[in-house]
Amino acid sequence: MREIVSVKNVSKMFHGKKAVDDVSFSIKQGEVTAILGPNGAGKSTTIHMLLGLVHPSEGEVALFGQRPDLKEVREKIGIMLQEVSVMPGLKVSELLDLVRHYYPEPLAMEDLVRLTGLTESDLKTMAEKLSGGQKRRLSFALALAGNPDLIVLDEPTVGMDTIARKYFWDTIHALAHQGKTIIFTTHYLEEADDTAGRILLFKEGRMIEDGSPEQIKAKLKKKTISFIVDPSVSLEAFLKVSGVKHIFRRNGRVIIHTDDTDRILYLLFEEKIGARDIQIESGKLEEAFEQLTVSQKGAI
Ligand SMILES: Nc1ncnc2c1ncn2[C@@H]1O[C@H](COP(=O)(O)OP(=O)(O)OP(=O)(O)O)[C@@H](O)[C@H]1O
Repeated sequence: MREIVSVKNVSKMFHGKKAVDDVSFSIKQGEVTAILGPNGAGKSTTIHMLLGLVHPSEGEVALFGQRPDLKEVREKIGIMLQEVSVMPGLKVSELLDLVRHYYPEPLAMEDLVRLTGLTESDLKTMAEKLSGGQKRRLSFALALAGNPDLIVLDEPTVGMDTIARKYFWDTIHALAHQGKTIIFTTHYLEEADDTAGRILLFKEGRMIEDGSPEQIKAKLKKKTISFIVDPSVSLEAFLKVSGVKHIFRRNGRVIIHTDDTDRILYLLFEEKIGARDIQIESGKLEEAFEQLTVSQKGAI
């Protein structure tokens, strides 16, 4: 398959601080890729560089083998960014028509309406009067107006209600099925798990994982053991157990992520530390995400 996105050794400095640090990846036609990571990890900056909206301090970005800011490249991209700003004084239908006319081969208006779930009454509304969730829907329609080959979505479902969100992801699945290349960021891990074929996981400006949700989850398959113990008890011995990087305390419980819960149980009884209410759970995706992206700070 054709390479659509190429990011090579890209870094971005803001005021002497690295927001994105030596990131490289390549995305082929038809891939659906989620960029995940905690706040400030560098996801939006990477997306902005990918789109030619921010210039990298180092490294190179190419879309369709060309510079992202070229007109012929821009015509093939649909973008939905976090901030939705609409031109005042136009109805939704007028705005969509205007934007459609920028493109050589726009989507038909009825297709746009069907794909995005805009209603007849939305189309007649002045764009600036739409609610937050309706504006996101309009923003999605504007992204699709030019019938793009590459669709880039930065936290697209923020502000959408459950029904709008389902409609949105059904459309993304349909577009992916047509062979469109899709890149999105989200803080809802289940959206990435359900939709993406590939996850790029960012932490502190670096890309720390690149794989399918299954591959990423396989890395996350540590179990969690938690218990209540007197806060004065030393837990040093547990840090030596396989896979234990940190020991957390939350709501009076000690929480340990490990690939060897048997060993922790053994130590709990051998060390006679008086642990109560011991619980063992398989790693949840949320907790697992925390394991991969947590910084050294925050551990005991
Ligand atoms: N225009 C800017 N000027 C200065 N610093 C910036 C700018 N844009 C981003 N940053 C900084 O770069 C780092 C990465 O920010 P970025 O918005 O890329 O993170 P993110 O992963 O998208 O976060 P979020 O999940 O909160 O949207 C942060 O420390 C942020 O403060």
